[in-house]
Amino acid sequence: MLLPPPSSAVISAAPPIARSSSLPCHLLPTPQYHPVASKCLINCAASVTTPRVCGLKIWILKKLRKNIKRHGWEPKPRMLEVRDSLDETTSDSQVRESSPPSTQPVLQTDLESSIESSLSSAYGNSVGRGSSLCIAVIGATGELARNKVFPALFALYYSGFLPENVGIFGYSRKDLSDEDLRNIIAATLTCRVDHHENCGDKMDAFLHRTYHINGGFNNNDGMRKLNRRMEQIEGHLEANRIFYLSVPQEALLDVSVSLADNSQTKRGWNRVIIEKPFGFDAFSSYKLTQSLLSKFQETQLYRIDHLLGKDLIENITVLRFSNLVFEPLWSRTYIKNVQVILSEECGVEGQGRYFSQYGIIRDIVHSHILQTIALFAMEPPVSLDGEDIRNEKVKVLRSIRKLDLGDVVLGQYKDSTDKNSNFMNSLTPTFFAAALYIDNARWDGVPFLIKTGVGLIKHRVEIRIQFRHVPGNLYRERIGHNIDLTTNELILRDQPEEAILLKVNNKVPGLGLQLDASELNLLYRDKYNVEMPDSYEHLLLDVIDGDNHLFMRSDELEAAWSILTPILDQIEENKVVPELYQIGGRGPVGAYYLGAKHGVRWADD
Ligand SMILES: NC(=O)C1=CN([C@@H]2O[C@H](COP(=O)(O)OP(=O)(O)OC[C@H]3O[C@@H](n4cnc5c(N)ncnc54)[C@H](OP(=O)(O)O)[C@@H]3O)[C@@H](O)[C@H]2O)C=CC1
Ligand SMILES: O=C1O[C@H](COP(=O)(O)O)[C@@H](O)[C@H](O)[C@H]1O
Repeated sequence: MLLPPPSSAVISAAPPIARSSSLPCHLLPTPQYHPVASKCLINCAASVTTPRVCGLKIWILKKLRKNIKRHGWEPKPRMLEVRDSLDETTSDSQVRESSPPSTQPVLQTDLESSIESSLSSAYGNSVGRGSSLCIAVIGATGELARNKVFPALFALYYSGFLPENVGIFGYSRKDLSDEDLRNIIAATLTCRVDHHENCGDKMDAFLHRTYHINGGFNNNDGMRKLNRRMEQIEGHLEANRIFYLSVPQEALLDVSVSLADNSQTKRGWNRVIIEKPFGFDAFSSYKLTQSLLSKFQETQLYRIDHLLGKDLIENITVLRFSNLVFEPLWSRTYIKNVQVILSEECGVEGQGRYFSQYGIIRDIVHSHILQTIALFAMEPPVSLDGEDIRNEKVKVLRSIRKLDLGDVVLGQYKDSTDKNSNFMNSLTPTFFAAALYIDNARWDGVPFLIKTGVGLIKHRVEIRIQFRHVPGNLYRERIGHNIDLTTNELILRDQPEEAILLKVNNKVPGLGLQLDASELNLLYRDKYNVEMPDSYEHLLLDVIDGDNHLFMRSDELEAAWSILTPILDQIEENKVVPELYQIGGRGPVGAYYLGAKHGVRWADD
């Protein structure tokens, strides 16, 4: 379906959202325990005023259990031990679990005094008690690094999830001293309010282990420098390294090749975190992947999409595979449709450069929504091992039917106050809705309706599963005309507040027999009185653990592009004009027609 030319049709007349910061909402420091949260309150209106509390304790316990199982260590404070990884490292002397205590780090004579002094105090009594972990944030002066990556690393350190002998390195082309970098990142570090003991001391200790590397304009030289400084930290210890590539896409290849050649350790594993977007289309992504795979093993690569680090995502599999009551219903036999919704109130200010080139399909659908569907729809994996889960996800992605342009709705918000968004003179979509079908035995004929957009009325992130009607329902005469109102529905929600809801029909108390459609609510706020870890924390910890199930493997990446590239090409060839919608509204009316076409009533906003 070719969409009509831009119209000014407005469904809701909600007032425009006031915005003051140039940072995109998700890069603002996590609200609630940081003074800068007020910025986000202005930016994101109601979404961040909702307290974000949920299962941190459970999460910690889960990690604890997993770690004890995997590594045999306890996390507070923990010494990282190295898993036996056959294909993950360039190591010529593989590091084994339970390695004997190592020797004291040897400091080279040309060490800068700042490192020497921080090393001796940072290592303290723990010298030689295990393998070291160096984490390098490449692009340390960027927005993402400052606002999300360093704070997440500190939160892990603060909660005892990093080994004692960890070294944090910021790498950029700027001429900064260690102290300069410490001052920059200190501004965004926060402590959890639910266990804020010794916050200042821990912050000092963390900053003390943080160093800046001025990579200069030749990344080969820069990476050699990084390698030397990491070796100074590591001494003769067994050493593991994580490189977080938080650099613009155009720098990604040069940086990764340089690091592959010059700064991998040979005495432990090396893992590389790559930020999205993972290419621009199937071809560019393929080329990028080939280049990466010529330098790294597949198992070294962690393609990060922070939205996948939310509890909602882990809960898809937990709910399904740890409860008898859901898995038997998880198929076309009982499920009528599935809706995956990710709408944001914020516009795209502050990420104009990135967004105007990529648009919402590449930004959100390619990774986040397709991964959500893959995890939701996959067959039970052999185990919770990352590769077993990835094996199942990729089958789902390969089974998704070619998208029809008639089953796609594009939108673009209009906001006369947003001077920064250069996408407004382009056809870049800020809203996307589509109907997907998975052509396999489990899901044949079940529409998966997806809807995602920015500048909408409400921040909403949820998966809604609508079940079929009860056959031969004995109560049909008491249900009334609108049978949809009594549809059983399971809702897995991240925003506006974390919850699992199940809509059931029950009897209204009292005489007579009247049915009521009610909700069984699990509100995390009521059940778990703990603070929510940021999703970057969750995913960084997974990388440290070598758990890759939430990171796309190259074949998944390819399959996801195979779904989207043809439709992206058609949109471009046909110059499909997005339907305009008012900022703060409900999005294009076309999405409602799309729902109706596939027999789906979108849940109310
Ligand atoms: N910000 C966002 O909203 C999101 C960002 N991402 C991705 O994260 C990555 C980083 O984003 P963001 O922090 O916003 O970007 P910024 O432009 O704010 O920061 C980029 C960083 O990369 C460094 N850098 C730039 N070019 C090179 C180079 N050739 N070699 C080495 N370092 C270089 C810069 O260092 P220097 O000080 O030397 O200039 C700077 O520290 C990008 O890939 C982006 O696509 C993904 C999702 C959301
Ligand atoms: O990755 C991205 O996510 C943010 C939304 O993140 P959240 O943590 O605030 O839910 C989105 O705004 C951005 O466009 C996208 O790149």
